[in-house]
Order: sequence, then C-alpha cells, then structure tokens
Amino acid sequence: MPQAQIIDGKAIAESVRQEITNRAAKLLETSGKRPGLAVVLVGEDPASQVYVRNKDRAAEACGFHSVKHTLGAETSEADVLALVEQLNNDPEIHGILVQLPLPGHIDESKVLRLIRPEKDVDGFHPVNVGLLTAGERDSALVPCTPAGSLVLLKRTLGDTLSGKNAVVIGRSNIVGKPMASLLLQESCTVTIAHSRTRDLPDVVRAADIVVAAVGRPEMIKGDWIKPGATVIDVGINRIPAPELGEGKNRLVGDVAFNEAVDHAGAITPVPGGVGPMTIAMLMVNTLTAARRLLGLPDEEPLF
Ligand SMILES: NC(=O)C1=CN([C@@H]2O[C@H](COP(=O)(O)OP(=O)(O)OC[C@H]3O[C@@H](n4cnc5c(N)ncnc54)[C@H](OP(=O)(O)O)[C@@H]3O)[C@@H](O)[C@H]2O)C=CC1
Ligand SMILES: Nc1nc(=O)c2c([nH]1)NC[C@@H]1CN(c3ccc(C(=O)N[C@@H](CCC(=O)O)C(=O)O)cc3)C=[N+]21
Repeated sequence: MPQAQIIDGKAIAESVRQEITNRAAKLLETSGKRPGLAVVLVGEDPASQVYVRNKDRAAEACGFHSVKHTLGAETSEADVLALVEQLNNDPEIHGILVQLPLPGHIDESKVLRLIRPEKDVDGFHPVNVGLLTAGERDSALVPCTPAGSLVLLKRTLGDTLSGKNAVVIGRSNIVGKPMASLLLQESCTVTIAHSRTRDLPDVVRAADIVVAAVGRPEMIKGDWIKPGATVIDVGINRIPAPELGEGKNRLVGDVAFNEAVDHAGAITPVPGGVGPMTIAMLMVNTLTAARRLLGLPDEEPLF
C-alpha cells in the first residue's frame, strides 16, 4: 500500500483566501464597501487567543474591515449580549463571531441566538442550522470547519462523493452534526459515531471517508482505516513534547497520523490541514454575508 497523499490544507486555504481577496477588491470597486468582521473574545484562553488572532489577520489580509473585541473573563452575560446587539445594528459589520467556549457563567446558546442570522458567520444560529439541515445550503451560512472539510474532500476526491460510506466521529453542534448534514447532501451514506457507539473500530473500517472530530489525541488507530480511505482529521490536541524541551507541547490530531498514512489513500495533517481551512471559510462566509446584506446576489460557491 503506497503511503497516503497528504492533503495540503494550508495551500488550499491560501488559494481560497486569494479568491476571496480578489472578490472583496471587486466589491470595494463596485460598491465602495468592505466586508466587516467582528470577533468577540471573552476571557484569556490561550488557544482561543491564537485562533482569534489568526482570524483577525486573515480578515485584514483579505482587505476586510476587521474588529476584535476582547473582554475580561468576568464580563457579565448582559454586557456580552449588549455588545452583540450593538454589532447586530452596526451597518459596517456584516459578520459576527463570538469565540467559544465562553466562561461558565455565560449562557452560550443565549448569546449565539442573539446574533442576527444574516450576520452569523459561524453558522451556529438555529435559523442557519435549520436551513442547512433542510438542504437549503445556498441560503444558509454553513459552519466553517465542516465547510472547510468538505472543500478538502472535494479537492481530493472530485465530485465522486455520491454513494460513498462516510463515518463522522463526534456529534457536536459546531463540527459533527453539520459535517454529517453536508455529507448527506453529497449523497454519502453517513454514520455519526460518538462516545456510546459500540465496536467503533469496525464502524470506521467500513468507511471510505472518515471525519474525526473527537478531541482525543491519536485515538483513531491506523488499522481502523479501510485501505485507501480518505481521512479528514479535525482534532486539535496539545500534548507534551519533551523532545522539544522542558514544558514544550505540540499539536496532534484525533488520528494516529504516523500509523494512518500506511492505510489511508489521503489524509490531512495536524497542524496544516483543517485548521487553516476553518479560517479561510470564515472569510468566505463574511463576504457572502456582506453581499447579502448589501442586496447583492451570491457568487459562484467555492464548494
Ligand atoms: N480545526 C478546526 O478548525 C477545529 C477543530 N476542532 C477540534 O475538533 C475536536 C472536536 O471538537 P468539537 O466538535 O467541539 O467536539 P466536542 O468536544 O464538543 O465533542 C466531542 C465529540 O466526540 C465524541 N467522543 C468523545 N469521546 C469519544 C470516543 N471515545 N469515541 C467516540 N466518540 C467520542 C463525543 O461524544 P458524545 O457526544 O457522546 O459526548 C462528542 O460528540 C477538538 O479537538 C477540537 O479542538 C473544533 C472546531 C474547529
Ligand atoms: N465561535 C467559534 N467559531 C470557531 O470556528 C471556533 C470556536 N468558536 N472555538 C474554537 C474552534 C477551534 N477553531 C480553530 C480555528 C483555527 C485553527 C487553526 O488555525 N489551526 C492551525 C494551527 C493554529 C495553532 O498554531 O494552534 C492548524 O491546525 O494548522 C484551529 C482551530 C475554531 N473554532
């Protein structure tokens, strides 16, 4: 079995961001408007700070108007809701993202439901979840990580997803469930696995496409992968890396990459796979939201 093709999420994300930069420049030319993205970070979670910084930088690089609101961990729920309301009504802002997780004293779903669906560039609002589930993907805003994972699958497999067995491991609202929706709409036969699934290795062995979104480092072993299957590893886990020095850690995915490369036909690396795509698809959603709020038709979808 030849070693798996490594799916270069970094390069594909860069090509998507380039396309968005071009489209935003044209929008500026024709309408004098820049897409506006507001990212809200509450608390000091280090990983969230990295992601929010990446998002802010990507938006700037795409020529967007980008605003970062950083609030202290003790900020009241009322203050967060008031900021969301202010952003809902800000004509310069077309996309709002409230970085998760929020501190425990704040009701996440209350905050997410307050975001105007048209500005919900995470695609977490029930209106967008409903549109996606109902198959009205073209009028929804689709969650960035599942959308990015689908772009990687299509760039790797072309339009051959129909009829393939797909196993999504994980059923979260931000990855697993919307990922399963997207794969179903591509006419895959979709299995959603979770912590109560029995005989998980055998379930995974039946899959032509595996999407791992569990949050457990290197849980999915190489011999769980059907020879030639395509593996999308969403997991981002920081594990101690003493070889890099005292107290150092490194990123690994949910898949035991070094084993899986000997079984898979194609696989995403961590880092450099799904992560950059999440950022790229946030740019896509922000431009889409801006055009719709400006009363302009959607452009050619990227997936
Ligand atoms: N690259 C990117 O852009 C992004 C990466 N991530 C990463 O993806 C991973 C998943 O995140 P998220 O979707 O928020 O997941 P959650 O932590 O919300 O949920 C984890 C899911 O995995 C399932 N699970 C846990 N243990 C097992 C097990 N032993 N066997 C099978 N299923 C199991 C859980 O099952 P149950 O429902 O039964 O509890 C749950 O559905 C994390 O590592 C996160 O960092 C997340 C978002 C974006
Ligand atoms: N409202 C909300 N929306 C999100 O989309 C959201 C969120 N909250 N909370 C957390 C998760 C996680 N997430 C990532 C974004 C970028 C990388 C990313 O850029 N990863 C790089 C590495 C970055 C690093 O160095 O850690 C890579 O995988 O190559 C990873 C993970 C978005 N999330």
